[in-house]
Amino acid sequence: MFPLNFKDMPTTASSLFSAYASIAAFLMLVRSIADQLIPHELRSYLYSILHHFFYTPRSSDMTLIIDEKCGYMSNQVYEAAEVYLQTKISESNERLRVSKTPGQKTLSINIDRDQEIIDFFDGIRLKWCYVCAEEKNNGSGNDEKHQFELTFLKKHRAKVIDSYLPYLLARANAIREEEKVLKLDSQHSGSIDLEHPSTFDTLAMDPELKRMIIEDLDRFVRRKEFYKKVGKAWKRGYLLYGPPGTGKSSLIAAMANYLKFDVYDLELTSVYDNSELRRIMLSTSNRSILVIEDIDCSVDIQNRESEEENEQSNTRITLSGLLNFIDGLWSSCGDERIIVFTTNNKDKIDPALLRPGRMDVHIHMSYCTARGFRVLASNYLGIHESNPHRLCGEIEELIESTEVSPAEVAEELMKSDDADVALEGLVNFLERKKSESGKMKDEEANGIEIEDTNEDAEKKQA
Ligand SMILES: Nc1ncnc2c1ncn2[C@@H]1O[C@H](COP(=O)(O)OP(=O)(O)OP(=O)(O)O)[C@@H](O)[C@H]1O
Ligand SMILES: [Mg+2]
Repeated sequence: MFPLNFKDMPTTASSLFSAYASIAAFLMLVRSIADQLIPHELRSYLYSILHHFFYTPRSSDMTLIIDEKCGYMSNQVYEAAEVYLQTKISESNERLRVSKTPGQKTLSINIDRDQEIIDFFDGIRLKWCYVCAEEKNNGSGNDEKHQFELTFLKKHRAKVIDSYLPYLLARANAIREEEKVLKLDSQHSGSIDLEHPSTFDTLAMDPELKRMIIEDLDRFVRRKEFYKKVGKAWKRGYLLYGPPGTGKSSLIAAMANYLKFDVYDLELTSVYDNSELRRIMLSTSNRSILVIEDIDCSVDIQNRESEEENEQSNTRITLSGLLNFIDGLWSSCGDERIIVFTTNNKDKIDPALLRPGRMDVHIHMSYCTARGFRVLASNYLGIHESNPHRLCGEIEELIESTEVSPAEVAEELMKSDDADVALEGLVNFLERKKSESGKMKDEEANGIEIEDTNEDAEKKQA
């Protein structure tokens, strides 16, 4: 655009052209005189100023760059844009990326690199572009860097940042809720969809205990404001303990399915050092359950001296390092986080983990009880309490006096579709088991302990 003032000039095409020609001729004359009279350095300096003044396009647009990652953490604006823009794809987009994971109900369709999407918000025109660039990483090879560029008129900057982006985040959340597929992540397999069918209905455990866990989860999710008010990170820790096959992993899946939270399965034994642990943990998202199974076997916590050494060299993860990280940075940089530790042996785990305020809820998963058996009989054979099978009474008595896990009972029940055959098999199995072990049933009561420091704080607040 030529910024001279043509206001007073005649407006026919030929007069415009002749005006332009005479200005150009005049500029050329000025330039040749300047070439002769002005020293070279000063000349190029003056030209650069003139060039800047007359030829640099004065853009009225501005662009926001939305990177996929903020350091190690994912960028929520980027993730929201990915979800939101799927709903804005138009016929003008000629290259699209299509994917579908096994549990996903519908196809995911995203724009390919350098494709643009136009969106409108309150009369503002917004142009989105998806950009990929290769980036050198300090190890081997190149990483792909993904980002969205959002371009709009500069004058709308405040509105875009204060209203459009929050709207984008909220819309993306709503879309995700509609078609939520829970994710199961682990540091090796990446992210896979969680399709564990376990729910609180199919879990064989004491109904009272089940109710208490559901209430605890509900209360946790409801209390955003409360956590903020008392200055606590919005997280909750559960310790599940009990013998193998009693449903600890199934309970975690039931919790995830109930809350619609993603599950992040952290295998400590294969995490190389504290910095890798940090990277993995910071990449977990809000509304997720971080699971560390078999905590007693995962970290060598017996030798405190070596732990100190390790901490100094920072080469191996330590339980105290892990716990401090969970209490500190990890929980303060996210919301609605649940962490679950499991163990087969509560006595073997480090007292640091049991310290009050660390794991808020301790849940004992016990051997199968009569009530647990009723749930399993209903799940596997469709036998309901209102219409029990003739063998149910005998089985319940045997179960109450034998240490048998729900997993073992479930396995027997799966052996036949015919209830008579399956239940007779179960009776034989229980009798065999009882005579083999001769052990008494687990003395410890099936139970839940809630070490709720927040509860007290809440009472005080009230
Ligand atoms: N309480 C239960 N209710 C319903 N099914 C159960 C229960 N416990 C175990 N099962 C059945 O047994 C299988 C194994 O259970 P699960 O993996 O949950 O046990 P676990 O306590 O995590 O065992 P481990 O200590 O070996 O990890 C489950 O897939 C499920 O089918
Ligand atoms: Mg398990």
